[in-house]
Formats: sequence, structure tokens, C-alpha cells
Amino acid sequence: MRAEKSPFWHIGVLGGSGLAAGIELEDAQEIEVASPFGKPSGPVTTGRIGNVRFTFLARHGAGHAIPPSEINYRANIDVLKRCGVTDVVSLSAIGSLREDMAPGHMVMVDQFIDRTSQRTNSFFGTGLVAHVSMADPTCARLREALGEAASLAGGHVHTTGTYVCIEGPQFSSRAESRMYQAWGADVIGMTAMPEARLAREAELPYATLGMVTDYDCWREEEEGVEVSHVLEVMHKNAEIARKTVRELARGLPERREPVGIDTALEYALITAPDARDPALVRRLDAVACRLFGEKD
Ligand SMILES: CSC[C@H]1O[C@H](OP(=O)(O)O)[C@H](O)[C@@H]1O
Ligand SMILES: Nc1ncnc2[nH]cnc12
Repeated sequence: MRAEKSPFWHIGVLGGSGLAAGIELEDAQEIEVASPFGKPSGPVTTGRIGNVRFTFLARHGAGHAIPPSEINYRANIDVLKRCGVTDVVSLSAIGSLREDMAPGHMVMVDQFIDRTSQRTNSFFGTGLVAHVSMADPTCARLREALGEAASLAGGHVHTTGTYVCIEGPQFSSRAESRMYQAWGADVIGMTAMPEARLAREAELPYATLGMVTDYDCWREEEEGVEVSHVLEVMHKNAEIARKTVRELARGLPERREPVGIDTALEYALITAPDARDPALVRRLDAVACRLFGEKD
């Protein structure tokens, strides 16, 4: 595993509901990548759009077989890092908690509220403790490039939004939906956490392109959310999502300048070297390759 990031863009794409079929890539190759954190959601597909490399992984697996709580988020992020990705884009179906974020719109999520309770949310633990900052959980540079690309692809784009991540798999009650509004959340989903936390620990800039599929259930006149309706909207939007990825590839500068998130672990490790668990350190050969990987 190379210790330093490539000076060229390599975007990992985590495809969500309605996007398991992936994105169109040149010279595409499907690869099974093993992870010390267990089984990822499936094989990755790696290829190019112009000069930019993309590696795609369907987070719910083939045929959407894996529910949000059972996704092995650690293995998915580890595998993307192992493939050498420099940045991660998440494509997600979301419910809207605001009148002006209508079904069909795109939201460039910049903040999260985490309501999940059953997911392993860190690569670190006993024998190697780390505390990374999550003050700004998404990468402003990547988010802006993705938002620009989504606009060029014909999307109606909201440039910021707070995403509340629920455990699911059930949708929310009306009381919960209104409570999330009162908390200041704009959109709702079930998968961005702990994905965004783990990306940060793996020193990978992360951005979510949320595609609004429904108004959740806070509106009096609205029936509850139905999956068939969510998927119908997602299938209509899938082409815009794929076009967004192509526009992103076109819009990125040829070389990738480093960002602060590339060194997020620099001051995060607190465990003294002689108190570290060597087995845990070995498992972090990709996630923390800059610190524990083989030197070139
Ligand atoms: C199919 S509706 C609920 C489902 O859709 C979203 O998934 P993803 O973020 O992977 O697109 C939501 O978070 C739920 O998992
Ligand atoms: N209303 C909603 N709640 C949670 N996850 C969703 N994904 C799409 N719509 C959603």
C-alpha cells in the first residue's frame, strides 16, 4: 500500500438506492478486494472517465440485498482506500424536511446529525485510540465541484443541507420527522453515518450528493413514505446522477492539490507507541497508510 496519495484524482463512488447498476466507465474492470474489516458490500468496478479514475461500489450490494444497519461501512471505506482512491463521493436517496427541497432536487449535504445506534463507527479502538475532528464532516472543495457538476447535469441544486441519519430500516414517525425539523435538519436518510466518520478517519475527503425522493411524513397531507415511490423518483434521477459524475470528471483540474483532510490523523492518535496493539495497527495498513503503511 503506497503511503502517499496520488497527485491525480481517483474518486471512489458509493452508489445508493436505485444506483446499484453503477456508473459508465471506460476500461471498466470488476475486482474483488479483501479487507481486514470483513466483507465489503461487493466487488468494486474501477475505470476511467477521461483522465480521472473512478472506483464504484454499490453500498447495498447486488440487488440491494444489504439493509442500512448491516452494511459493513468499515470494509467499504477500507476497500476504497486500498484501491488508492483520493476522495469519496456518496450518491444517496434522501427524504426532505423542507418545503423548498422538493422531490427531484439535489442537496449538497454539508452537515450531519447522527441518530444511528447499532453501527461500528470507528476503525480505532482499544490499543489504538484516535479522535478526529468532525466539525466540518464534508470536504468543501469536493462538495463545490460536485454541486457545480450536478447543476451542469441539469439538476436543481441546493448548495448546503443538514442530513439527519436514522437507524432505520423503518421510516420515521410524524413526531420524529417534526422533531428533526426542529433540530435544524433539512434532509433525512439512513446511510451517511458512519460512512462520513470512517472516511474522515481514513483521511478521505467525503461529499454526499443527496437526491430528494420524498417529503418524509411531516406534512399533514402527505401519506407515509413508500419505497416504491422512492425508487420511482431515483430511477428518474439516475441519469442526472450519472451525468453529474461525468461532469465532475470534466470539471476537475488535472492535478489534485492536497487538502487538510488528507492528514486528518496527524494529531488524532493519542495512544503512546508502546501501548499500541500491533494487530490493530496492522489492520490499519490502508486506512492509516500514511502513518503505518509501507514507505515507498
Ligand atoms: C430505498 S429508501 C431508503 C434507503 O434509501 C437510502 O439509501 P442510500 O443512501 O443508500 O441511497 C436511505 O438512506 C435508505 O437506506
Ligand atoms: N424519508 C426518508 N427517510 C429515511 N431515508 C430515506 N431515504 C429516502 N427517503 C427517506
